[in-house]
Amino acid sequence: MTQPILKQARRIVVKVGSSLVTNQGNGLDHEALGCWAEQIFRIGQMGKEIVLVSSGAVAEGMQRLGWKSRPAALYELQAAAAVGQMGLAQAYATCFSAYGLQTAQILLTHDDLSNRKRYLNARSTILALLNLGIIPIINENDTVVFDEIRFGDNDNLAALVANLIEAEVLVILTDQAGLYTSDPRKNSAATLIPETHVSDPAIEAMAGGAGSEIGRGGMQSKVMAAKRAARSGAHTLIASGKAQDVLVRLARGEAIGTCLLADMPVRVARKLWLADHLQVRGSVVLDAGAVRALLAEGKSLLPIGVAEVRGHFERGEAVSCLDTSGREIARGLVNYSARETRKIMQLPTSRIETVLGYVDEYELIHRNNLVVL
Ligand SMILES: Nc1ncnc2c1ncn2[C@@H]1O[C@H](COP(=O)(O)OP(=O)(O)O)[C@@H](O)[C@H]1O
Ligand SMILES: N[C@@H](CCC(=O)OP(=O)(O)O)C(=O)O
Repeated sequence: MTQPILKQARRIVVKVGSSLVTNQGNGLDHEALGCWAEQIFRIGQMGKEIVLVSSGAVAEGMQRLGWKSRPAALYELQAAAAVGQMGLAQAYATCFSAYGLQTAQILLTHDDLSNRKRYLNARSTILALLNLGIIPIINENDTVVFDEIRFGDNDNLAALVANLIEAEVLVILTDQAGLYTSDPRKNSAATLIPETHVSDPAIEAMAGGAGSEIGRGGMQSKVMAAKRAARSGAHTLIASGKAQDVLVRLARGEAIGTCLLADMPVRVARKLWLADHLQVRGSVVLDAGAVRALLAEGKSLLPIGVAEVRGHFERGEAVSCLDTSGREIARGLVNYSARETRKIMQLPTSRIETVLGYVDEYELIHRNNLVVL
């Protein structure tokens, strides 16, 4: 019996692949986009927060430019993506507005998520949009990336977005019913895997490359994306985007497609990820109240609890939190630079704007970005 992971999840990332958003490569399949908008609206009504990662810019751009075959030159592909992204954003805005939902366009590169400052900015923007009830629609920023800084495929991008916002589930919709024991286009005896763990060594061998002209990564990139998503504790569901009401049925707990389970829950995985990735740049000494708030109450660190700032750090970098005896009690990603922190320390959050002229965040270190040692 497979687990109803989407039913239990509150925050999810849904990825729809090239093979689904385009009409056999001829522009966008507006009817399909409308179906996802309707389903996302319905699962939103069930209390879930949804971020959509959608491909389709190149296909729509080619249609708008009247190009019959995919160009080989990178600059032409980028030009097509730039033209097509307009249509993709427009099409989603129209489809979602039928349900009273607003959409926002977010274009990301790999660099944006490996740079701590931009990572925090991307995270804050997406979380702010979710709080406002807006559907963020994400694609790769094809204009500024090539070769080594490309995500390469949107499966990978969607997994990084799941890490970024601590989604509990990544849903990858594609043109197959899920992960099969081998590529079903090539082997008619292949059977569907209903559920396994991402750490199952057999799954990589089962997954092959893209089976169509339009898709790029194939099942291989979906399995890799599931492994990446699992690093922050997100489970992955791979299912057919063509199955009737697929998202709604998954959200009701129906077992459809393939479920690739992460080995640890979001909260634990996030802490491990943070502990692994933190290279400490400076430190803040906390007063007794802040030490208690972090250790005993699991709260975020507010500027008011900081007694002293040591060293130099920028927004998004890692700092040590010390108690008054100099013992390190926690580490986390800081929302303000050392210079800014010196100005706002010992002040209530209501004073941040008056002192700095802006508010990046009310917490100095949010508890989700903090590891207590
Ligand atoms: N083990 C497998 N199970 C299912 N599909 C597979 C497998 N191995 C390779 N594939 C191929 O992966 C394709 C889906 O990937 P892709 O074309 O990149 O889709 P998308 O555009 O949705 O990302 C399928 O059409 C299928 O031919
Ligand atoms: N960013 C590009 C392509 C991304 C892409 O093809 O990814 P995938 O859907 O994983 O095959 C686009 O919007 O056309």
